[in-house]
Amino acid sequence: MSPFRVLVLNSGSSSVKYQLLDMRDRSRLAVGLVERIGEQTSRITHTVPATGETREQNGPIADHETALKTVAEELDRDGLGLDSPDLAAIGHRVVHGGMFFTEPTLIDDAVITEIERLVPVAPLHNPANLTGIRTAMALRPDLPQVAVFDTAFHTTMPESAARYAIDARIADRYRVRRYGFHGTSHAYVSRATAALLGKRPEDVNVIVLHLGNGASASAVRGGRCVDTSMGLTPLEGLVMGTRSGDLDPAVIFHLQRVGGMSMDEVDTLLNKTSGLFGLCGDNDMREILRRIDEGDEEARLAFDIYIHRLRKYIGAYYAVLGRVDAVVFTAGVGENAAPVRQAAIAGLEGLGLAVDGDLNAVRSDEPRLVSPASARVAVAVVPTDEEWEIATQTYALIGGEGADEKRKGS
Ligand SMILES: Nc1ncnc2c1ncn2[C@@H]1O[C@H](COP(=O)(O)OP(=O)(O)O)[C@@H](O)[C@H]1O
Ligand SMILES: CC(=O)OP(=O)(O)O
Ligand SMILES: [Mg+2]
Repeated sequence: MSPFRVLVLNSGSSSVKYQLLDMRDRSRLAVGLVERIGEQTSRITHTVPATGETREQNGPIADHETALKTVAEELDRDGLGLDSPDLAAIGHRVVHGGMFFTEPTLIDDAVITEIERLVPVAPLHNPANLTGIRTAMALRPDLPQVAVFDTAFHTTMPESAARYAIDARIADRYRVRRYGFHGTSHAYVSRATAALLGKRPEDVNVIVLHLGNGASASAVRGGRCVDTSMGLTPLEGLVMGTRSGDLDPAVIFHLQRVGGMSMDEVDTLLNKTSGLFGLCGDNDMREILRRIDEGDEEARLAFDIYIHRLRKYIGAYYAVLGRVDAVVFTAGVGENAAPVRQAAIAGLEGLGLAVDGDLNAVRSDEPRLVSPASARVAVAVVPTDEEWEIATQTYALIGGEGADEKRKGS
């Protein structure tokens, strides 16, 4: 039998999420997370869904290379090691693919060089993605390794949405334009939302709100992205865990000229110590909601700023799309934080949008509607599955058996 497993690596700046899938039935053989890489308190959590067994290991994991070796050891313990002849390919999430990569791509030296060239526009993400790729290639040099880009789904944006209103020659020379990110999630979730509505992706217009640590909104018309909130880098748009999202670019000049800050200091400020964290000292929405319950004013204001920005994007993308069939919430905050969904939609009955309190309070891993049956526009919660989507695209690229069947949500 030809090899039928795909390992997916989603390497972040301080974490690696991974899944091993059996592509014959798209079942998960192993799912895991390595957290706090580079700290003393690193942790790997490894789950085998078939048996429900979860193993946790605590202790320092110095870097991404060590993290991936630990992942390989964990897989080995279940007889699912990287040396298995059943492994068909390794799929990697790569955040920035620029204008160059519009499709999943087989990784070779030229692809690595191009991903490296894009590091300045994804400084938190592309270096980690590259380490994941290099380590996996060293462990299995014979195996196809595939890059699936966050930016790919957004390459359908019209120029009117993708361009900034700056001198066009300067923009072209330095490739300054809006690329957008989380595209694998926006693609998967918009398709799954169409399925939830019992329609074809071509027939629905959807606003997707991907609210995780990084957060972005997108407007998807008939299965194609027409606008998204992140830009040249994953800094633009919504308020995020540690990123500011939109601001007047003159804030940067002001902090340098008047505040005496260096370029690097401003970069760190806006990417790492702003957003919810900068506003109230916490970037975990669970903690913020808990503090609000205790009457904490600082947490309340951070929440209100987060929601205000989100509502502006819902309104903007409503106007971009003209007709909207669904507004859908996804990722850690979107899937789990009912108060965020409630506050984002409150008072929008005029747009045909409403949330049913009881439905919104339900906790579930399944795609579901949270709007009342009478609502003109559906409001939905659809858990994202970037790893599943990356595995599917990876397997299709290498021509895996039965790869074209079963595209979830289509
Ligand atoms: N039960 C919950 N209630 C509110 N927020 C939650 C809950 N569970 C997770 N989150 C939020 O989800 C965020 C992580 O989302 P996730 O999509 O995993 O992010 P990323 O992929 O960017 O690391 C956390 O920062 C946390 O605030
Ligand atoms: C692009 C981006 O922001 O990704 P993440 O949410 O994983 O940080
Ligand atoms: Mg994420």
